[in-house]
Amino acid sequence: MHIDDIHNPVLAARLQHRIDRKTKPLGALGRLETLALQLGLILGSETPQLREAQVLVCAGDHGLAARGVSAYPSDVTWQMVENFLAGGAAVSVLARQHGLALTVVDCGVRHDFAPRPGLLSRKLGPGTADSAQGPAMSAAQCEQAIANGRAIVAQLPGNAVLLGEMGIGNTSAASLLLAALTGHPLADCVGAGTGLDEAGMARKRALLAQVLERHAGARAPLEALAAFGGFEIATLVGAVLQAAAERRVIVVDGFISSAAVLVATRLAPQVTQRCVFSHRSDECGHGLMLRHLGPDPQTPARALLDMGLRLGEGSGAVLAWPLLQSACAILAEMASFESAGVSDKDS
Ligand SMILES: O=C(O)c1ccc[n+]([C@@H]2O[C@H](COP(=O)([O-])O)[C@@H](O)[C@H]2O)c1
Ligand SMILES: Cc1cc2nc[nH]c2cc1C
Repeated sequence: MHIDDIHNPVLAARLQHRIDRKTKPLGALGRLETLALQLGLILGSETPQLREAQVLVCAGDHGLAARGVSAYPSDVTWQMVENFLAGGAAVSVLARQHGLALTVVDCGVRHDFAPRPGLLSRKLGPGTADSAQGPAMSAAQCEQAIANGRAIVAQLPGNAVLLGEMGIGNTSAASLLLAALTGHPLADCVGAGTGLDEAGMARKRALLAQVLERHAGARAPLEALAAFGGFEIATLVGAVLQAAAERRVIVVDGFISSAAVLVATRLAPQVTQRCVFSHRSDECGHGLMLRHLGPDPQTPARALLDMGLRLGEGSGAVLAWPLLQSACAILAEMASFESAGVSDKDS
């Protein structure tokens, strides 16, 4: 799939000049400056404006979860979807705080939700199949989930999406995708998820090693995605691809959302140019994942925040949102040495 290169050297030079002429020592706004440059390039403007940003939380259940790979039971997935919609989850509170619209997508949760505003149903089944026994989803389901993610984003207003997920067991799927697509040893890709103890971690590692081995032939991006799941990750892959194709700003949450970006970059490498990685998750493997998500193979992606978060559901993306707003405000409103009559260092 082709997604164009957003790097425009003329605009990049203009943006850098604009940033450098602001009333501050050169480079003194640190990574806010890099962020401003990136947002300017994505939105194609020296004064980019974020409009009608949308939080999209994709939810799905995982067959593998029945094998004890999570500290919490699968029912938490549907219960948390109810909590998102009732406004009581972390992401609900933070989205409300920042005035961001929140949409939850049922990509395949084992529960019948009453239809209501803020909930989209794109159910592909009552959760993925157990990847220890066969592929988590069929190739057709995988394709459908990606198409769903694309169609959902295509219908959203605005020019920025903040992507999160919910799915008990989905750190297992994300770890398997990381190992399968990068070739890193599985042990470096597996973490405690919702908080497994040492015995739980030993069980998770042993099981995931078997699952990885069982699907040893699935190393191409779509094959790996179908083998390991889940429906919510595949839907996010579609969301990322569509948002990138439309040059929306993509604010990526934690480990699982990043796994969706990893799959998407294997289909269209320029995707990462549009991605802002909101935070470095405490989940073991996220640092490694970020190394594969930089703007080019030599440069690792750097997340904005490092606060020990490991929640998912888009909470980290929403927490980082004011930094993106600040980067745009600096470009638009901060005075330059010339406009404010401040002496520069060489004058
Ligand atoms: O995004 C992260 O970095 C992250 C790290 C650990 C856990 N989670 C959340 O916890 C759930 C997955 O954890 P687990 O242990 O059930 O695989 C799922 O609902 C995720 O949203 C999320
Ligand atoms: C309570 C709870 C909330 C979550 N939000 C995202 N993943 C989650 C996992 C659990 C267990």
